[in-house]
Order: sequence, then structure tokens, then C-alpha cells
Amino acid sequence: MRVADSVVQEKFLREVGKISPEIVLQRYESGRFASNEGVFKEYLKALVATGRLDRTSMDDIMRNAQGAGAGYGHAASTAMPGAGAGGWLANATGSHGGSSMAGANYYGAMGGHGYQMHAAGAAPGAGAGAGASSGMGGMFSSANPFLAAQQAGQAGEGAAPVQVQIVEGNMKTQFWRIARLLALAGIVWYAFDNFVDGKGMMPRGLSGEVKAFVGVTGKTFEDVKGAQEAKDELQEIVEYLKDPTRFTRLGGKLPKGVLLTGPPGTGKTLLAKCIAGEAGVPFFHAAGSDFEEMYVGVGARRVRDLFEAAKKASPCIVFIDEIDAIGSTRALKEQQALKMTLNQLLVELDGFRDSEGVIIIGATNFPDVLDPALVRPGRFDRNIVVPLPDLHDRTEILKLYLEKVPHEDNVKALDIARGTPGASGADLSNIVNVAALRAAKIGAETVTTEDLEYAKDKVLMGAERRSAIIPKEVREVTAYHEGGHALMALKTPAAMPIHKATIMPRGQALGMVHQLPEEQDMLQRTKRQMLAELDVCMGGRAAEELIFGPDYVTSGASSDIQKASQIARAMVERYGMGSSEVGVVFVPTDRQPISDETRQRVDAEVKAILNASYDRARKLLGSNKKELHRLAKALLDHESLTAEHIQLVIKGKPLPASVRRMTTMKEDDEAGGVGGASETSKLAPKQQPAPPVAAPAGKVAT
Ligand SMILES: Nc1ncnc2c1ncn2[C@@H]1O[C@H](COP(=O)(O)OP(=O)(O)OP(=O)(O)O)[C@@H](O)[C@H]1O
Ligand SMILES: [Zn+2]
Repeated sequence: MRVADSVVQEKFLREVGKISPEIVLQRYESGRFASNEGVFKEYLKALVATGRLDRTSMDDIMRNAQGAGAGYGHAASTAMPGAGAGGWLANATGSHGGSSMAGANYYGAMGGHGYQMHAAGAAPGAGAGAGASSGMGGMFSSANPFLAAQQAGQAGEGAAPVQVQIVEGNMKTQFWRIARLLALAGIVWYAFDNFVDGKGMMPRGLSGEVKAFVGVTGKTFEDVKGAQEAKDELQEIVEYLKDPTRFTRLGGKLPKGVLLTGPPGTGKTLLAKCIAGEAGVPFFHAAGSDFEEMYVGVGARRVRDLFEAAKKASPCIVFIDEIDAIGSTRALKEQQALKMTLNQLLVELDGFRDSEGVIIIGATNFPDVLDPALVRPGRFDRNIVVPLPDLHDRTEILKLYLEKVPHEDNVKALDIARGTPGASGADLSNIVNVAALRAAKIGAETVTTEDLEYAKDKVLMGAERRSAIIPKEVREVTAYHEGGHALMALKTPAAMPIHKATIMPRGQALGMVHQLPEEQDMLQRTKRQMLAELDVCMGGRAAEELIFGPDYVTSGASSDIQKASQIARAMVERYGMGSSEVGVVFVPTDRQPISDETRQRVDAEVKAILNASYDRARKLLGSNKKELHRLAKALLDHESLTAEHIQLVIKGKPLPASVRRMTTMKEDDEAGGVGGASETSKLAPKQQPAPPVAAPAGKVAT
């Protein structure tokens, strides 16, 4: 789930942290949720609680604190060894440590491209971070179901939804009093319990209505692009809801509860709404954290209320987002109140008859942590995975949102999609949003490809740090570093084609080289491709060493090195691509004991692969030193170079006079300082933009 509101997020994390600090770490380090000081504190607490504080470098913690483009960055950087092809190599400072691992499952399978970025040793400026986190957390928060629904309502899609509080009857009032008493007892008990645990106590209001969002959603499967398998599976439920008794009479058998699982922003909530919309039934929306109450009995009561209301409205859908908040094994072990809540949910689930017409849909990003009782047959026994969109689906999603804004005819959704592997539906809709805003801001009437490119980088990488002052020497090293990556990518046959290179600082990165897969997301990679990837990784450091000497290499290569190590390790441990010494084996990593001897052999093998790759990079760059100089100089002059321009540059040919920097259209508030602010002022509608810009050298640091 994505919570736009950082206060809500903070509250949620605080509660989760008491029972499952791992989840706090995962969520926080995914970088995808709103953040504030309180949230950061919860993160620190979770680090302490899990004992990870000792194993996490201060750099990482501080970087996380800034929320810099890390979410996307890291997840994808671990995609490499995981399975897929690419991702953004977010070379922020230091190592990504354990944090990367959290996202790896989801992102790992995505094929894609790579961004190689080169980052500062001690990345300055928290400003960039803030931009980044708002970009992902949901500046435009299409992910917030309430907001999304409201927007839909405004747009006239279906009846405007209402937010109701379930009102209690007389009998209930009686009961409520008892509940309060019980709750009071609960406070005392908890105060004591928490005191003993030394965890501190979080007082909370006692008002116990569950805020269920109820409404007719008016959404149909047409509103969800991709996720075809999920839609196919859910179709059956639509049939059922249209006429439950008929469905059961005809012998149809349905799951009572359906779990939608998958990374944040992939459209789980949207899908649930679509089922309701397709079947024309009411939609009850609650979040797991709504039930998560420390006071005994309150959460359980909310569950009961919710289901009572649902039964009255049947046929209908009850959607419980982030169900892990009440259903995780660990949570249950440690929190008695939660257990009651979950038990109540189980009772409700068990209590339904097939013909009753209530379908319960739970959504979670962490299916693995759910209590087995919850996923037993007859309960949430159907698991439907909603994956990140592949190239085709990303294209469709972009088209869907592009249709809603006026755009140039030559805008190609496919091209944007190719540059966004690993992006969720929510990210993509956000990209279109940001692009539209940008176009509006400069007074253009249509959205251009350039707007979208800009938005893509902004949403996925964090805001440009145009105002950051990057010292000349740093820019220079960065130019050679990125030049090294780029040259390696060009000269290594199996490497992914290069898309662009830039030394425009963005997020924590001082620069990056962006590669694209040729045709589609790669589903598998050959050893040759992996070696090529290693070599491209090594290109950054190798270039630094070659030009500035071994004593002047920088910390900016840290995450290149980390990524390379991960690839090499995966090759040896998982893909059987090491030498015959280790052989074709799968080396278990998860706490299973392996012999010291095997360990040593694996380590030696990994090292050998890395050293060989570094040597290749050094050699190749050494014999192309002239090209490297040209490339670095051009980067210093123009900041960003397209693949085409890079080709010209390394051949020593002049760039077209009209070369403009891809990512650097001036914006009023970002323009800052020195001359040349007269660049593209206004886009002529219906015409591919941009008056030529002569980008004078070294004008970045304003
Ligand atoms: N497949 C898709 N097609 C069209 N739009 C999508 C798709 N996936 C996501 N979106 C857009 O992203 C928004 C957020 O998606 P949604 O809230 O449904 O994701 P979610 O999987 O429930 O996320 P979370 O796990 O964070 O709750 C949607 O409202 C929609 O605008
Ligand atoms: Zn690098």
C-alpha cells in the first residue's frame, strides 16, 4: 500500500514496529512511502530491535533518512543477481546493505535496462532527498485509494463515493460500553506489558469506529491495463457477485477470501474496485492498520462491525488493504489484541455461507509473513499475484494515462515504457502527471516526449539537483567515470545498448549511464551478458584509475562495485557459472551450513571473476583513451548525451549545432543563477520542441 500522508504512515509504522520491526525496515527502505522525522525514528527503532543497527553503515542510515531516490534505485540494483537483466544502478553512497534485499523478490524478476550512476562519497544536500521521496511517496498520490476514488468521482466516473462511518445501534451502544471497559482493562494490561518489554507505550484514542469506504466504484477491468492473469481469475468472482445464489446453484465453487499480492502500486486496490464496478456491487474498503489497535477487543469489534455492514449490503466486496498489519505471524505472536482481531476475522470468514454474496479481498505486499491460519482452505485460500507490469503492459498503462492529457502526436508510449522497467502502474500514472504539470507550468499546450523524459527521471530517480554546487573536480571525475561506463557499454558486444549518459546530478547520483534492453524485458541472461554487465560496471572505476591514477580513485564507484560483486556471486553460487573448481552447484545462502572449504572456494572464485573483469575494463579503456577523453569532455560540455551523440563524439565528429541537453529544460524555479536562462521558454504547440541551446561548458554549478 502507499500511504500519502506521512502522519498516517508514522502511526502505522509505530504500531507495526512493536510487533514486526522487519516490516518497518522493509517498508521504510523500499523508499516508497511517505516520510517524516517520526517515520525515520520508527526506522531507527526497528534497526535497533532487529539488531541490524550494528550491521548497517551510518552512510546507509543517513541516506535512508534523506529518502533519496533509493527506493527505486536499490530494488533494481539487486535485480541483477536476482534473475532479471537490468535496473537502475543507483550508485548512491556506501553499500546498500541488507536493505536492498527487501525489494529484491519483486524487482528481481523484471528484466530491463540499467542505469549506472556515479554518486558522491558523502552526498551533500538533503534537498534532493526530499524531492525524491515525495515523488515516490505520492505527490500526486494516485495510489491513495481515497484520493483516487475521489478523483474518479470528480471525473464523473460512476457515482461519487461516500465515506461512511459505521453507526452503531442501541444494542451496540450497550455493548460498546462493555467494550470500553474491556479496553480500559486492556490499557492497564498493555501499559504493564509494554513497560516490562521496555518498548514504551503509545496512547491512542478509544473511539472505535472503523472507517470503511463504501461506494459504487464505477471502475471496470478496462481501467486496469495488463495483469491479464489476475483479471481472468477475478472474472469468476464478478460472475458470482452478479448473482450469488444462481452461481452456487449451478454448482460454482468460490474462494471466500482472495489475496491479491504484489509490489506496491501495481493496481491491487484498483483491481478490487474493478470487480465491484464490473458486478455493480458496493465496495467496502478498510486498511489492516485500521484494525490494529493495542486495546484488547477494539480491533475485533471493528472487524465485526465491518462485516455486519457488509452482510447488510450483500452482494458486495470487502477489501482489506495491507492485511499483513493484522495477519502477520510475528505480529500475532507478540500482540494479544491483534490475535483477537485476527480471530474475529477468521470467525467472520468461516461464518459466511457461499450464497451470502460477500467476497473478501485482502491485499498485501508481504504474503510470506501471513499467519498460516489466515491462508488455510476456506479462508484466504486463493492467492492472485499482481506483478509489476512488463514492457507491453507498461506501454498500455502509459497510453491509458496519456489519453487523458493533450500530448504531441509523436509521443511514443513504447519508448517511455522501455526506459521504465521496474516501474509500477502507480509510478507510470505519476510520470504522466508530472509531465502534464511541467508542460502546464511552462505554458505549453501539449505534453511532449521531453516532458515525459523529464518526468520519468524525476519520478523514478528523484528530482534533479540543479541547484547543487558540484565542484569542478567532482564533475570531472564524474565525467570520466560515466564516460568509462558508456565506453565499456559501447565496446562490449554483449552489453545492453546505451541510451544516454549524463553527469546531471539527480537524487544522490552525480551522474549515470542509462542502458536499454534491445527489444523487450529480458527474461533470462547468458553468462556472456552477465560478464558484459560486469565489465560495464567496472568501467567507472577503471576510468577513474586510468585517468587520475590509482591513488585518486573515488568512493563514487562503491555501488558499481557492490553490484558487480552481487552479479559475480550470483554467477558462482546460483547459476553454476563459476570455474570447475566450484562446479555447477547451488550454494545455499540462507543459514544452511556450508563447509568452510566450499565457502572459501566460492569467495576465491568470485574474486577471480571480478578481478578479470576489472582487468578487461582497464585494458579496453586503456586502448581507447582518446575516445574516453572526448566523451568526458563532451559530457562536461553538454551534461547529457544521447546514444547518437555519444557515437559522434567518440568518432571525433562534431555534434549537431542544435544539441541541447536532454534533461535540462529550464523551469522558473529551478533555473537558478548564471546566464543562458533564455533557453526554451515556451513550447510551440504541435511541434517538436526546443529552440537550439548552446550549452556552454561548466555552467551546471549555479
Ligand atoms: N495496471 C494498472 N493499470 C492502470 N492503472 C494502474 C495500474 N496499476 C496501478 N495503476 C495506477 O496506480 C494507482 C495505484 O494503484 P493501486 O492503489 O491499485 O495499487 P496497489 O497495488 O493497491 O498498491 P499498494 O500495494 O501500494 O496499496 C491506481 O489508482 C492507478 O491509477
Ligand atoms: Zn558508476
